[in-house]
Amino acid sequence: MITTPSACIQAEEGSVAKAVLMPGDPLRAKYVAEHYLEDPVLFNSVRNMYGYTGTYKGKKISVMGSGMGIPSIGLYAYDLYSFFGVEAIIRIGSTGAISENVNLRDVVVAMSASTNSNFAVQYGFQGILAPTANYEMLDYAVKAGQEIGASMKVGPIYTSDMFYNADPGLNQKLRDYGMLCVEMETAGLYMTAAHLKKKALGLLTVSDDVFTGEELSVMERQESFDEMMKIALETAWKTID
Ligand SMILES: O=P(O)(O)O[C@H]1O[C@H](CO)[C@@H](O)[C@H]1O
Ligand SMILES: O=c1cc[nH]c(=O)[nH]1
Repeated sequence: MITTPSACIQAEEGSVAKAVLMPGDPLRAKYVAEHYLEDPVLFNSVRNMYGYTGTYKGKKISVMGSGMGIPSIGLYAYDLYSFFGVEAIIRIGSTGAISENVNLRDVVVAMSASTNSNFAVQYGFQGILAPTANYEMLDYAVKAGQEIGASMKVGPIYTSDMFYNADPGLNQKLRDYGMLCVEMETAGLYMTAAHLKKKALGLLTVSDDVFTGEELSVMERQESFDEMMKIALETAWKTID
């Protein structure tokens, strides 16, 4: 399946599964591999961007760090989709609450991801390309969340190039336009998937509230992260053969 050597992923042919879970943090990828997959095997360690493949309910699933921001996930997603036979990527990240209806610990399923990034300019698309989740995956995720009684919100999110944004009015503006939460990668993943005719979904655990500054403790993060993982694994399992 490898048709062009990737400078940033050095993996054996066939060592990456058709579905890949992607947290921003490569150490989180290691944690997921060791705690949620059976028989995980490391397939990439270039730049310490760990990637593992194991099994979940009998199917091969991979997990790999994406790094932070659209340039980083854009590169890794492009390589995985183009050179390693990957069909579907699920981002599993943390996010800051924007909407009044979104609470700490909620799992957000990102229906769309508006952005201040200029990433889409490369496609020469007139007007604004709407970065959107794969509907089949979104549907699987919602059903998986309902089955475990997860505290889950589904809707539009915002992907920002800046973690520290100098515009003090931005968060209110995002709230006014219905954004559930803010993070830094999903729009880049959705655009890359659209360009390459692949599938993608963003799942996010709400770790903080950008208005109040309230944030989860380490233990609380772990518990809500566990719900997101159950949803992600079921979704990946159903998405691939
Ligand atoms: O938890 P991850 O997946 O890294 O996601 C969020 O955390 C990072 C910022 O702290 C950004 O990458 C943001 O999108
Ligand atoms: O990008 C992010 C991620 C988590 N929390 C935030 O406020 N922003």
